[in-house]
Amino acid sequence: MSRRGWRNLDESDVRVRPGKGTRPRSKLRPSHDDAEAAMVLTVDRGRWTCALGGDPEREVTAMRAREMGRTPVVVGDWVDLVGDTSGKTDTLARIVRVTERKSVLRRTADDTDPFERIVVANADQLVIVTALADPEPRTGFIDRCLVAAYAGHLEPLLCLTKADLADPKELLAAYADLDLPVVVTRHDEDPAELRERITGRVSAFIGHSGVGKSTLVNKLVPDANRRTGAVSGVGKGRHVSTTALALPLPGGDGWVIDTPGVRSFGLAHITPDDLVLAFPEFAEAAEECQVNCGHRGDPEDPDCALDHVVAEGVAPSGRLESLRRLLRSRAGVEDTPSDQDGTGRRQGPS
Ligand SMILES: Nc1nc2c(ncn2[C@@H]2O[C@H](COP(=O)(O)OP(=O)(O)OP(=O)(O)O)[C@@H](O)[C@H]2O)c(=O)[nH]1
Ligand SMILES: [Zn+2]
Repeated sequence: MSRRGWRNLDESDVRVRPGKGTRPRSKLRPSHDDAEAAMVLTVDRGRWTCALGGDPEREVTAMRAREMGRTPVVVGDWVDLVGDTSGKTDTLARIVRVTERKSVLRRTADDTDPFERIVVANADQLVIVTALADPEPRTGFIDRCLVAAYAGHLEPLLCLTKADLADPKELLAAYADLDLPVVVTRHDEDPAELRERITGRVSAFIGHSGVGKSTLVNKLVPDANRRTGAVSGVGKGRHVSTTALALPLPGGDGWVIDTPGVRSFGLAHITPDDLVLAFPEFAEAAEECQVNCGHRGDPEDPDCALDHVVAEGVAPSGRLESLRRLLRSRAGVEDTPSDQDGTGRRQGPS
């Protein structure tokens, strides 16, 4: 990743202001040695629901400590909590720190919010849920998910649903050169392979409305519906917030993070070099390119050194073509309005 890239991963570098008034002058900030680590499960109107020690049975509601200012705290973040961490009704702990993130999934700015934001932190993988039919698969959406995953340091996993309606062969051909793990599911079969791939890991699930994401999540997390209601505090109604929601897998063996509100990804901050780094066989050659090479080859970047890698037989041409298709999807237009409609006007969970 480029110089800019890694720095961007962490939006939480709080500027420490000297304490005013009654705060101790000897320290800029209290050290909170007694703080307890917790994972953020969901966020709703200034309240963060956290799992103490990552234990889904020990839920605590917290607010952001004043000293944190407006430091972003997102689902999947590991935070330090102080104050009342009993988790009893009407108690509130305070978040005093956010641990450095190992991965980030960003969404773009939208009409109501002009800033690009991180929606999920620390997910190990991004499960891109796409139906093989009804609705028709869109490679443009998959490609943009892949770019977001590679650049944000999540491993992508393509999950093709509704295999009872169409054959995955054609779609798989488009991704054959990416070394992309794929699972194929259908509602009348147990998603055993998917379950195996998400066990022990934190997996963010993304997909257009109607692709069968909730059907899957309900199979993987048997009490997903109950948790959805409980966490958002709307009783048996659906989770109304636009934030992601972390659901524990049975036995505490991993997490599914459902991302209901993500319409499109923030790719604007990603440089071509960020993406090339996710393709190790091309990373070295990219350093021989001109500083602002977009690595797209002819005609845009005719002197791109990535072509040498293929010419020398180090990597197959299909691999470079796949990388270049992703580079174009990064550089290309944002999702069109009709595409956005398909991705999720719905604000509920899945
Ligand atoms: N034929 C077929 N239909 C499926 C399959 N999985 C889900 N469906 C149907 O597809 C529709 C959408 O499924 P959901 O699980 O609600 O999809 P979702 O992606 O969560 O969509 P939203 O709830 O709109 O976000 C439902 O009518 C399901 O019954 C499948 O494997 N095969
Ligand atoms: Zn190049």
